[in-house]
Amino acid sequence: MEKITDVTVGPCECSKYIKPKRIHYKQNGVEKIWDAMKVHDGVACLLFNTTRRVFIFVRQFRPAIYINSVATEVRDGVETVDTNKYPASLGMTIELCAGIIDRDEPPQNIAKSEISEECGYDVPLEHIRKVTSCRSGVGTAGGTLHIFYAEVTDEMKVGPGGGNPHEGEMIEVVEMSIEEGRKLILDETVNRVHGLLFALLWFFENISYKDS
Ligand SMILES: Nc1ncnc2c1ncn2[C@@H]1O[C@H](COP(=O)(O)OP(=O)(O)O[C@H]2O[C@H](CO)[C@@H](O)[C@H](O)[C@H]2O)[C@@H](O)[C@H]1O
Repeated sequence: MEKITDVTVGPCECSKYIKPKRIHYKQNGVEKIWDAMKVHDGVACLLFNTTRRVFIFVRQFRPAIYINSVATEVRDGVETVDTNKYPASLGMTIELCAGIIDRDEPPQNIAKSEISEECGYDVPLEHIRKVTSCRSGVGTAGGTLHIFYAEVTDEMKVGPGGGNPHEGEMIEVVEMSIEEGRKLILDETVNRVHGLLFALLWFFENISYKDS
């Protein structure tokens, strides 16, 4: 998964995922502009396997994280990244199982599909508990992220996970013990996003994991 080569960067003229906009407005009569993106809302789910008392996360290469971690250079008129100098590991993340809401279905149903696709668990809908919703990326993309928590068991494991092959997803399912999850909250050597940090803190505050 970590062999990333031939990285070039170009303009994003027409995307079904993000729509860059320049917003002009007046605030208390003062003219302002802001550059922002219209994005899909999303779901993310903290998964805890009660059979083996492990968290289930996903590890994947995130181009947006990679490109914000490297310097680019123009070669033959093309903006390029030297992948020998900047390894793919710079763009690898540990995340909650997550996905975008790109169809007209309740967020909980989308979470159920993502849990199946990315992690291989068939979780009954009623096991997927809403934690809260929050905003992501206030500066550039202000979408809503719906955060869930679900306890799964080994019996619910019906497939390998790994993401939807038709979408070219390459996702590694990562299991971590409770203590490893606790350490992950402040482990700056790993690329993590705030949803993961929040969900873990929520878990330690709200779930009686000591006797589960
Ligand atoms: N910007 C993009 N450019 C190109 N292809 C794209 C894309 N966004 C999605 N895709 C394509 O759509 C597929 C499905 O994406 P998912 O719904 O699984 O969301 P993802 O896990 O990427 O997280 C997403 O949703 C979660 C929850 O909102 C966010 O945290 C996370 O940033 C977001 O990528 C991806 O594999 C990819 O093929």
